Amino acid sequence: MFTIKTLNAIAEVGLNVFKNNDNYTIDNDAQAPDAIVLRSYNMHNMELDTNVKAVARAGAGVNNIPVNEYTEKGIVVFNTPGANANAVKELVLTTLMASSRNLFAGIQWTKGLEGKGEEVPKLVEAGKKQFVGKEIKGKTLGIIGLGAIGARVANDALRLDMDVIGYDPFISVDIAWNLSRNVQRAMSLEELYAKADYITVHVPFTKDTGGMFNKDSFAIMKDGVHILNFSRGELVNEDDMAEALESGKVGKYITDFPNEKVLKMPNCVCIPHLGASTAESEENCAIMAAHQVKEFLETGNIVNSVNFPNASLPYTGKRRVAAFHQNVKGMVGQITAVLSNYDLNIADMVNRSRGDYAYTIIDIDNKFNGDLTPALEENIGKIPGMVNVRII
Ligand SMILES: NC(=O)c1ccc[n+]([C@@H]2O[C@H](COP(=O)([O-])OP(=O)(O)OC[C@H]3O[C@@H](n4cnc5c(N)ncnc54)[C@H](O)[C@@H]3O)[C@@H](O)[C@H]2O)c1
Ligand SMILES: O=C(O)[C@H](O)COP(=O)(O)O
Repeated sequence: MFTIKTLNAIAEVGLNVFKNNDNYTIDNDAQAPDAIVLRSYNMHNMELDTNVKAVARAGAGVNNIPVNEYTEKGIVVFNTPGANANAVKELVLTTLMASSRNLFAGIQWTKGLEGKGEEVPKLVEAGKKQFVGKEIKGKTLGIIGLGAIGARVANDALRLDMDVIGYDPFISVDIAWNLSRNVQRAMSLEELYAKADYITVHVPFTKDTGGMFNKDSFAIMKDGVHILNFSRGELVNEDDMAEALESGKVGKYITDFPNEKVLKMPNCVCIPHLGASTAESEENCAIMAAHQVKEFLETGNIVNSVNFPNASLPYTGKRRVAAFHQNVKGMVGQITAVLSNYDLNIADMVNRSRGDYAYTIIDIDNKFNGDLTPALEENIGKIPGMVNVRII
């Protein structure tokens, strides 16, 4: 039996992966669940029971999860790459066009005419000149981060007759294959900043990207540039942004991450973190997260982890060792030595590393009684450098 705890509302269709299976209970009050599924809930400073084996983020960003701490404890962290990318792309393009046409300010102003009676049509015609906008056709869109979201935005912005320049020094081969060859490649952020009329950012929040929008980067940008931030608020130095908006250096700031300071900024379009909030995206993320957790709990196979190496062996029902350990020499040999001490033969195995850690799955040929499990877990667990081990 496995217990799943959720920390945010997770789409029912995803929860049904567990609810329709007798081996699972969903208990949001559980103190010692086997796995946790969440969206943006902040897990920093949350005490986790040692029984927790997996944490699945139904979404992309994992900065709400203390990933490094969990790695050291041997807790696998998943996310759901690309599952909400279309939803974000649609909102980026919607707000890019809407803000370029001053639509949000115009709608708000018009609403303020309520009560003016028959004067309204005349006031509308007289007032509309203050909201004259700009067309995006022929303008340059700079995209920082050409991952699941950025690449989709790039391809569709070209279809809207924009020129597109992208910057991503770590672009994946899969994405590169799917990116239109009409997307220009910026060799540096400075090049992108200097050329773009609109900039949209689609990178994770890390120590390298935090505060990347600041007075120095604004200084290189075109006057009146529009900046769209559907990634994380922390990418922007807010004091510098407030100043750049006041002076008109930045024409508009469209953000999915408002706070008190941001709400006070002029020419700022504040959205209540709606990027991934569509029924389709919530379902995609929930289904993907649930399947990844189920696969890991039942077979030890790892797909789409952000901290463990991905590693899978077709599950044949044979007894299996799933061991997470330091990436040092001799680990596999020591695990197999324990198995031979118990006269157990290996049927299949896989070993994958990622940075300082590695993950080994070994299928055991012999049938054995469950009584052997504690001894195997204890003896493999004692190997120096072993983080945790499960006999499945
Ligand atoms: N607003 C929302 O609701 C919402 C929804 C989904 C994702 N997000 C945010 O958007 C981010 C991106 O999501 P995604 O699904 O496209 O992720 P992704 O992992 O598919 O893409 C991220 C891209 O950024 C690139 N990158 C990393 N560091 C970079 C750097 N320093 N400079 C340039 N490129 C860099 C990577 O190479 C990768 O291609 C997430 O990390 C999350 O913070 C927000
Ligand atoms: O990183 C993400 O996937 C987004 O920020 C979506 O967050 P949400 O699931 O809380 O809407």
